[in-house]
Amino acid sequence: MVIGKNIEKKFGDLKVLKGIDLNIEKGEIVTILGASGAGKTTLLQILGSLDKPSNGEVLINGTNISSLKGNQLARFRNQHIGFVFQFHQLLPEFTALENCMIPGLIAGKSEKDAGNRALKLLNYLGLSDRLEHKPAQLSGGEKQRVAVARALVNDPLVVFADEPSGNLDSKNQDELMDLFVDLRKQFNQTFIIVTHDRHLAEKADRMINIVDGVIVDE
Ligand SMILES: Nc1ncnc2c1ncn2[C@@H]1O[C@H](COP(=O)(O)OP(=O)(O)OP(=O)(O)O)[C@@H](O)[C@H]1O
Repeated sequence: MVIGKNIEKKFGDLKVLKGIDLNIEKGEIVTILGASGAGKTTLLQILGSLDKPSNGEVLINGTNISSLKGNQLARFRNQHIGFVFQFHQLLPEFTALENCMIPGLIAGKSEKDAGNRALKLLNYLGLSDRLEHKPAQLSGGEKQRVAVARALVNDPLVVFADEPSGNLDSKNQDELMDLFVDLRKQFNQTFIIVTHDRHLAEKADRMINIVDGVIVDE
């Protein structure tokens, strides 16, 4: 589902990624571990089309995303990739349901279809009594679950998550990781997750350990 070939990334003279090769299957949950500054976020952003590699390429379900540009890239990202960040990034003036619908509307779904899909996901994630709440009225764990529902609304090929539980207490951290495992089981959803936390990382099918821009073990 996600293939990285010899990915390198330089920022000026600083070589952050030094030739990363990986192959992630459909339905796999893969965690990327490593010390601060090892290059985890840089790798995730390149795999998720938010940044370009200096060398190498990324294929998602056979599409070489490194060669897509402008509107083509934006369309591919909107339709096929889901993102969950450390801070939920929900829009404060919209309700949970509206936040969740937005990527569906951008993808060209009707309000009815985007709403139905968002409702189904929010119900599945245990948020049926929070649909009309704005982000400020939700707990940290609830906000992250809305962000997960939003990431899934267009039925993406893969969801990328960068420290998704980094801002949560340990109970909510565990619950969020269990939710990813459950979504994989129910929908065969592929997840690639950056985390510092080995305990959470161990719930994945595979851990990729990055040291100084290279994969040292899997
Ligand atoms: N846009 C940029 N310009 C210059 N240097 C950058 C840029 N983005 C990242 N870096 C550098 O690249 C290195 C890797 O950063 P990255 O954010 O990928 O690490 P990380 O493993 O995710 O760290 P953390 O766990 O602290 O988030 C760091 O030294 C960082 O300062």
